[in-house]
Amino acid sequence: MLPAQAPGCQLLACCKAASVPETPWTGECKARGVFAETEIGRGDLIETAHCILVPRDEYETYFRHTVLEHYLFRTPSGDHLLALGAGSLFNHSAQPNVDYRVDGGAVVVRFYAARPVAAGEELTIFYGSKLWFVDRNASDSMQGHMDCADTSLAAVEL
Ligand SMILES: C[S@@+](CC[C@H](N)C(=O)[O-])C[C@H]1O[C@@H](n2cnc3c(N)ncnc32)[C@H](O)[C@@H]1O
Repeated sequence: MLPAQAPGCQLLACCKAASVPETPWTGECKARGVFAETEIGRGDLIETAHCILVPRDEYETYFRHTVLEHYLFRTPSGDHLLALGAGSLFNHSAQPNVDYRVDGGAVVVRFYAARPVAAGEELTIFYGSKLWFVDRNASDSMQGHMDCADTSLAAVEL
């Protein structure tokens, strides 16, 4: 039988079905989120998400016109990364408790706790100031259009 996790790897978070309503204005069939399984210290590495590299030309021709646009992280070189596993399931908050770094060379996105997090808390990242959905955590969010170049995770460059 395979071990649940690799030796030396501490599991801090897992993705699970979140108790949030569906978001019909985005066409999501199931609204999921990432939640802390345990207390997490500020600066702790929560997740290293391995990714599929989407070259710039494929992004421009295909991906940016699809729902995957909302799941892509832009690299400094203009390529994009599609995070696998929990890396694609962090929801947005204007007061996020998770910071992230896109590493195009290693083809990973690393997620770090921006502050101490309690067990059970939802782990959120900041998508940017222009949102294409109504932020369920805020009343003053802006709504953009899906085909606007800076309304996606891809617009976030840290
Ligand atoms: C990267 S996905 C996050 C995972 C997504 N909840 C899922 O289950 O696939 C981005 C999408 O999640 C939804 N989302 C993320 N943060 C949200 C928020 N604060 N309020 C409402 N919907 C949110 C939006 O539909 C957005 O297009």
